[in-house]
Amino acid sequence: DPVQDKQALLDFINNISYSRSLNWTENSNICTSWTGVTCNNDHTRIISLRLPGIGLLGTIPPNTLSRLSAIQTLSLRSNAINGPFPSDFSKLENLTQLYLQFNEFSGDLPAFFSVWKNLNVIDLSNNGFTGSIPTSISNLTHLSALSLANNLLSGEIPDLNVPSLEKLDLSNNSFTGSVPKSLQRFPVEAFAGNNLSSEIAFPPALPIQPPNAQPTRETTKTKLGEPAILGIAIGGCAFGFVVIVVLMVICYSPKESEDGLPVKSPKKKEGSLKIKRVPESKETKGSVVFFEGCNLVFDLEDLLRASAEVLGKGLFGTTYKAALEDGTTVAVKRLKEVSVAKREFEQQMELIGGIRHENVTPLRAYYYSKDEKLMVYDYYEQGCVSAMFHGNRGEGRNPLDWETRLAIGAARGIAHIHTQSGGKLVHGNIKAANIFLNSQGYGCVSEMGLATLMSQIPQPAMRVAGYRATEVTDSRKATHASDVYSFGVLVLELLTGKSPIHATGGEEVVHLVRWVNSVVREEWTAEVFDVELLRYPNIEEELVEMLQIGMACTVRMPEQRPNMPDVVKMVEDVRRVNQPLSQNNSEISFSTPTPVAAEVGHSSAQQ
Ligand SMILES: Nc1ncnc2c1ncn2[C@@H]1O[C@H](COP(=O)(O)OP(=O)(O)OP(=O)(O)O)[C@@H](O)[C@H]1O
Repeated sequence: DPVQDKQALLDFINNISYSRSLNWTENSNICTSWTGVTCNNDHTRIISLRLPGIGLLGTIPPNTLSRLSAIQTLSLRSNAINGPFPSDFSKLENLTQLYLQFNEFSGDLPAFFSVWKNLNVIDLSNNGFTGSIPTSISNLTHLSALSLANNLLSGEIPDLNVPSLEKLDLSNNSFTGSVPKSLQRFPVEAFAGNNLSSEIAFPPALPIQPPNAQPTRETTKTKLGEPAILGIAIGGCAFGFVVIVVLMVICYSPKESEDGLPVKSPKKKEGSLKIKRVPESKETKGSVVFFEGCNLVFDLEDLLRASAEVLGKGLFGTTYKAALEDGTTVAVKRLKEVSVAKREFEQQMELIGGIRHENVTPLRAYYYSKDEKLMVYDYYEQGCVSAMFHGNRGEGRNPLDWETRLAIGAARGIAHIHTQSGGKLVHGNIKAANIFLNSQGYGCVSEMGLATLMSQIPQPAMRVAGYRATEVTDSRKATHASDVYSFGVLVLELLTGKSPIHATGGEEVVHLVRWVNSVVREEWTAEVFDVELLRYPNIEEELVEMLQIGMACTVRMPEQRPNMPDVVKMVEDVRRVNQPLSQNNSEISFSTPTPVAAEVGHSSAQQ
């Protein structure tokens, strides 16, 4: 451990208040376990500290962070730090990136910029800095991005001759005079919202926008409605009296040319997120809320800068894969049609986010504003079980092992969910697309408890509708018993290799549960199994046991279905009894009907 750096951080954190819990304990290893801290390769110094959005409040205690003399990246974004710019930061001579935006700093900008010879990115936007821009910024020969937007800066903009500068944002201050020649290569938006003279010789091709022109909410809505746009809209967070609060709307549109991106990311990639800022009112104000145990360090700015990819659209919204700049990838679900009030939404998020179980996908953070509701999950590289299902076939796999572990995990996860909120929490949307595999290959259920937040839920696609118990006519009224039914359908899907509702060659629509029951009733049980599974020896008993579980869970009468803890025991027993599995690939034959029809006859009769 870098002992002195560790002490500097402890002195810092013990002398400032903060609201989000941090795992910084004296006995733990600072380089491997402290949130937001990165050390150099030999763990002798801290080179990066990132504490965005952890609710830091007050002034930075002097002689604390300034002792981290090897630090290169310092991010204290989106907190509520106030007071003047810390003068002792002049000792941080190795700084390359400084992010202090969305705080409540006030007073003059430091005059000592020249000490940071390697400084590449400065973002001091959205604070309350006053005074003028120090000319020492001109000495920063590596500077590529500078944002001082949304402050109270005034005076003339100095002729900053910094050829390396690629991104500049000085908008929404009180600068006067004209834009100096050296900066006229930047778009007009970089200077919008100031009192600058209008005789600026911007290249004629640039769209001239009147100062203070901000997109209206109507504009935003129209844009989001356009088919070309794939976007996440995120409201900005800010604290304190400096009323420079933004709602950030991220849009991706290849045709769009406006870009509110303040700094960093000088190179635009296809598919990267673009940010639009619109003034935020009390109503639209929102902030990212993180849950305990979240070791991810990101804030809105990170999300906004992330390159995003649409993973798919579901009943409750669209899910994006967002690659953050620090290499972390998260899945961001943008909810639509949320009808409940903020308080109720937050309560449900707190309930869901508080669940920590190895078979339940953890909700890492959420965001609520009037216009946008987002949920942030870990990203599963392998995709959901539904996507994996076909990829997992063929030679060389352990027959049924995959299916069984998946089912055991999913059952345990659902059973755990059913114990939450005094036994009132229901998953409500069990299906293969909402199940992932955890690191041990066991099922992990995701996206619980969303239906109750929605004003209306569109009819599920036919394929998905087959998971829904017949007694559930409104998805918002799902029950423990209907979760059991959906789980049963999942089991049948795994065993048969068929979708819950599918069309046959003759385009006849087949309901999986009914089909399985009819085949079993006709004593052709072997016919239901996926031919892929039938290639393996010695698993028929296990297959049949699993089939019985699937059928028991999907009986028509909800009160006759087993409860989830019982289902867990049943699925676990299948594996226990039949261990170990043979890896032999010889053919097996079900030439005669198995006794399963008699054993499960009771269930099938009800379908
Ligand atoms: N955390 C995640 N990691 C990786 N892929 C994910 C993650 N969350 C969702 N996906 C995938 O993104 C796609 C879209 O997911 P989404 O949840 O929006 O829709 P859905 O699951 O099909 O429907 P619903 O809204 O009813 O849950 C699905 O293929 C899903 O498996």
